[in-house]
Amino acid sequence: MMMISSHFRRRFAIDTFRRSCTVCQTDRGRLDRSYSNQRPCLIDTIQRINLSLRSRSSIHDKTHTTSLRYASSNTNGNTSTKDTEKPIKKPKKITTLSMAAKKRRGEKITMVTAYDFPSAVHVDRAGVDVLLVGDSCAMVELGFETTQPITLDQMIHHCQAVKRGAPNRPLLVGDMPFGSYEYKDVDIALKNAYRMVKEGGMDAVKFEGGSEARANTVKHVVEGGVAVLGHVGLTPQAISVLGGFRAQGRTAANARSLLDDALRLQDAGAFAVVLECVPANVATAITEALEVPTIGIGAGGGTSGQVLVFHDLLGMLSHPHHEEFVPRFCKQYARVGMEITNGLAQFKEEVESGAFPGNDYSPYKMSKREEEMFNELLENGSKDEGPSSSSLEDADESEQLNLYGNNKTDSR
Ligand SMILES: Nc1nc(=O)c2c([nH]1)NC[C@@H]1CN(c3ccc(C(=O)N[C@@H](CCC(=O)O)C(=O)O)cc3)CN21
Ligand SMILES: CC(C)C(=O)C(=O)O
Repeated sequence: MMMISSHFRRRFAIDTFRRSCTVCQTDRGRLDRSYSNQRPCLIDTIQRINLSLRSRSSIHDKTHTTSLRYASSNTNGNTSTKDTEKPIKKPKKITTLSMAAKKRRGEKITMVTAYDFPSAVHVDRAGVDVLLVGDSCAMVELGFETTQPITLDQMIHHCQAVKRGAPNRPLLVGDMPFGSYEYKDVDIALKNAYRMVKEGGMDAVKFEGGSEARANTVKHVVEGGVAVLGHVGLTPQAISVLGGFRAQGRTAANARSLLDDALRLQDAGAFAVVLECVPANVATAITEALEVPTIGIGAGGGTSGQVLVFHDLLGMLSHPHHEEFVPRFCKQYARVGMEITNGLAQFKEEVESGAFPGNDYSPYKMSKREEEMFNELLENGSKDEGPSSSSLEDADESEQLNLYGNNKTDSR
């Protein structure tokens, strides 16, 4: 057990290095050779990697690891020889200021809601500007019927995973959950916002609503040093007041009051405002009236940017439980749910038929000699002397070498 877990840790170190250094051909080459020959021993390889890592400057360590994501997204995966010679610069962090600049330049802002490590890695790699850890997590990830039940602790747990997946480039915004910021005592909101930043690793927080009281809270939190994203229109946390997930601002008076809400949030210091489920003309008018950017969801094309939920835009929610929650404004850019269903069905079928794992996926072999000795042991019972300690070590090492490698080319 100990051996396996330390093996996994070591393997993880290699894996990270391999991923982070696809630009650095020399070291990658060394690793590839050691894999294809299955010699020299893995530990030797790791020691060489550690030495080589230690001898690099911290700038290399930081820039190299993080920039690779961007090497792939910004250059369509083509790393030229030139790229291999100098470390690529650390990707530039998206900030509240760069978002404002985008609006001024007429460039659209992209935002995706995601809740965990692997999705955050994907969103980061795609070069999306803002990653929202939305409280829609309650519905999409945890299976609740509304966003209301999720707690601050649960939100922070998801924020931490997202932060690990996208630590550098996208602006990370954490949704303040229902019940964590609505009180007259605005210090409660500020304290909870600090938790999202300190514990969750978020760059900013999002509050729903644009009343005077809410704007007062936003002002207090911004003064406390936490950037705030506003959110008006359909504010799902208020579902029991709104009577359902319904579009907002569909009468002239309601649309006017949405504009007032958005202006209030801007005056309170919000760096941008989400407009959810409002008619396109209303969203356009609000966007033109505000200096700060607007991010639309179900609000037409006139906003400064667009946000969709990761699972929605990738068509991951073909599961019947989710289907009832997929709103009409959602375009599906992939059919991941179908792929998941098909993959699982095939796995089940192949296990039941015996086709999996077969020879191809049973990679761990004994040498002929060990096999013969083992068969003898089986025949003679267990009273014989076991193998010598040196042959045990050999076996351990060869097991480690075989666990991931064999002679297969690593396709990652
Ligand atoms: N998966 C998911 N995606 C989301 O975008 C999302 C969530 N969950 N959960 C939190 C909120 C809730 N959202 C929703 C949920 C449902 C509708 C919806 O059913 N809208 C109706 C409009 C009803 C009307 O006419 O007013 C629709 O038909 O699209 C809209 C937004 C957006 N958010
Ligand atoms: C839909 C977006 C704006 C959101 O609030 C969420 O994902 O929770």
